[in-house]
Amino acid sequence: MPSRKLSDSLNPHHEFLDLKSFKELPDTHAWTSQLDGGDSDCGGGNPETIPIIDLNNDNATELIGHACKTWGVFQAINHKIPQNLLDDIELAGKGLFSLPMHQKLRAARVADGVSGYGVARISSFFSKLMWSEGFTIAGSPAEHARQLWPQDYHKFCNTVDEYKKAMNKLAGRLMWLMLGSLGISKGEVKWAGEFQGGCAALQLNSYPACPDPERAMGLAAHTDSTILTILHQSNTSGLQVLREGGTQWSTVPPQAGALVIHVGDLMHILSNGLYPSVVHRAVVNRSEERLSVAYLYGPPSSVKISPLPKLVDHFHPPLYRPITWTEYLGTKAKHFDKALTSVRLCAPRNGFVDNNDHNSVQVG
Ligand SMILES: C=C1C[C@]23C[C@H]1CC[C@H]2[C@@]12CCC[C@@](C)(C(=O)O1)[C@H]2[C@@H]3C(=O)O
Ligand SMILES: O=C(O)CCC(=O)C(=O)O
Ligand SMILES: [Fe+2]
Repeated sequence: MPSRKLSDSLNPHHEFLDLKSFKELPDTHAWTSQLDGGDSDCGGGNPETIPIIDLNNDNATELIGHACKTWGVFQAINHKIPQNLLDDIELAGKGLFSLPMHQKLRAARVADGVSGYGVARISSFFSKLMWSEGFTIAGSPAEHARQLWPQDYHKFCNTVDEYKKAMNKLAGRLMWLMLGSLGISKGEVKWAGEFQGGCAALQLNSYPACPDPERAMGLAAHTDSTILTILHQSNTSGLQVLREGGTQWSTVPPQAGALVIHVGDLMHILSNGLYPSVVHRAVVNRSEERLSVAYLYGPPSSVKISPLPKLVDHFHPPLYRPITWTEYLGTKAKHFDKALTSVRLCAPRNGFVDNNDHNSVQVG
């Protein structure tokens, strides 16, 4: 089939995507604990749990501030996203990933592209492949959807558009809540006006059941290059986070209707290092396929992100230079877990609390 040949030559890993066809873990997907970095599991003792925050709570701002500072992640409830929209996007993802491989490859992401079907973008930084497949939507999903479902692509597009619209509103609200918890109001942010609607990418992830889950990796440890990420996970656990400064992975248990909110690298920069961007990964299991949908929220391309002036003074010099989202995504694509360090202005000193030094103990 010509389309298969074309996409294979553009992405040499596509031949490994048909994970359901493997009865045993192939060597190409067998990770060792050294590769992965950190303790492999939190075991049964998950001593502290990721905060669950009711957005209707009168103290939501303070609770969010505390969660962002100590974890860089929390679960949000009462977020006003209708359950049927969460169900619809999950079904849309399931439908997509259950298509035959040759059909999915028609919508394959090209080498330097952002949108489309394929292996995790960060795969190139690892010698082993991940036990997952992904579909990224930046901008309109129409072209790829038409390649996947030539007859009937409208339904998928409508669901994606509706989901993105609802998520955009929630993401804006969460961003101002996070900044509010740092004592920053809209009036104090010079780019506030440009943020009528932020920019975003939608990432659908599928983690098929795996014959040898202990040696496989669904999605390797990383931070998101966003202001914040809103993650919907299906009712199967797999998401794990590293607590700020910690070495043990904590599982984020799926909770019906709750959305997982990650602090991203750009929020870390805005907060001048006060909020860590959370290191997270996805593990897989033997019996169930898992699906997740990440709404990756960032600023419009013209906005330069830098530590907020109110958080900078003689004793707290700016830790990062100004950078646009586009520029940062390029830096991340090149330097991966060293991206934040590469835009850093001051080297951390002894005794200096840096809420992102944990990045350096990660993946590498
Ligand atoms: C807007 C974004 C953010 C991207 C790149 C681009 C589109 C796809 C996003 C992800 C999604 C999966 C994890 C990640 C690490 C990846 O490999 O692709 C993310 C990455 C980032 O946060 O850097
Ligand atoms: O599948 C998950 O739970 C994590 C997905 C993720 O981290 C991402 O898409 O950036
Ligand atoms: Fe992520």
